[in-house]
Amino acid sequence: MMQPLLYLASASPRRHELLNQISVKHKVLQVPSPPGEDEPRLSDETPLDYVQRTAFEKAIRAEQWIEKQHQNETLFENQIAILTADTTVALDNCIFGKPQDAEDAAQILKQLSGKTHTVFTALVLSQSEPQQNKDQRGQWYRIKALSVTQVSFCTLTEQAIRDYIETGEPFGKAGAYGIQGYAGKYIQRIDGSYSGVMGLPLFETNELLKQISASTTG
Ligand SMILES: Cc1cn([C@H]2C[C@H](O)[C@@H](COP(=O)(O)OP(=O)(O)OP(=O)(O)O)O2)c(=O)[nH]c1=O
Repeated sequence: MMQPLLYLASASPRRHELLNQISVKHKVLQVPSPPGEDEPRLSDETPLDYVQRTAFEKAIRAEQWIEKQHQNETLFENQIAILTADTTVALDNCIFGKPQDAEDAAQILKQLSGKTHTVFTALVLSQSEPQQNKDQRGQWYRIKALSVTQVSFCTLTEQAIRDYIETGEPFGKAGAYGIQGYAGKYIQRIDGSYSGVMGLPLFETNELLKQISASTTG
C-alpha cells in the first residue's frame, strides 16, 4: 500500500521538531485561525472535554482548508493524512491558555507555583480516501489519542517569576511555561509524557501513525 502524505496542521514549531525527532516525514500545513477569542471554553466544559473538542475543531478546520485549496482539482489521488493537536494546562477546574501579556503570565505562574497541575494533549489524525474525480469529495476518517501528564512545580518566588517572564519564554505557550526551556529548572517531577507537555506526545503519535502506516519508524 502506498504511504499517505502526512500534513502536520500546526503553527507550533515544537510539534514540527518533535515529529522530526522520530523521523516522520511530513509537511507543515498553515491553517488560518478563526477570528475572535483564542479557543474559548464552553460553560461547564471540563478541561478534558475542552482539549478534545479544541483538537477536533482544529482537525475539521484543517480538512476544510485543504479541500478549499484544491477546489478545482482531484484532491486526493493518493491518500493523505492530517495530524492536529491541542495542549491545555489545567489546575483543578481552571484552564490556562497562552498568556495575553506579562501580567497574565505572572498570574498563571503564581498559581502553578508549588503545585501539581495536569497537561492534556489531544491528537486527531484525519485520513482521506483517494478520490477518483474532482466531483467526488473526499471522505475523512478520524482517529484520536490523548496524553495526560502531571507536572509538579517548585515554589516560585516573585523574583523568579519576573526573571522568567523577562526571558520571553512564557509567550505562545499554554500555561505560560516551556518544559523544554528555562522552566525545566522549576519542574520537580513529571508523571506522564515529556513530549506530550511540549505539545506532541511521541508514543501516542506513533501509535496513531502506525494505524495508517504513515510512520517511517514503525
Ligand atoms: C506546557 C507547554 C506548552 N508548550 C506549547 C505547545 C503548544 O505550541 C502550545 C499550546 O498551544 P496549542 O493551542 O496547543 O498549539 P499552538 O497554538 O501553539 O499551535 P497549533 O494550534 O497551530 O497547533 O504551548 C510548550 O512548548 N511547552 C510546554 O511545556
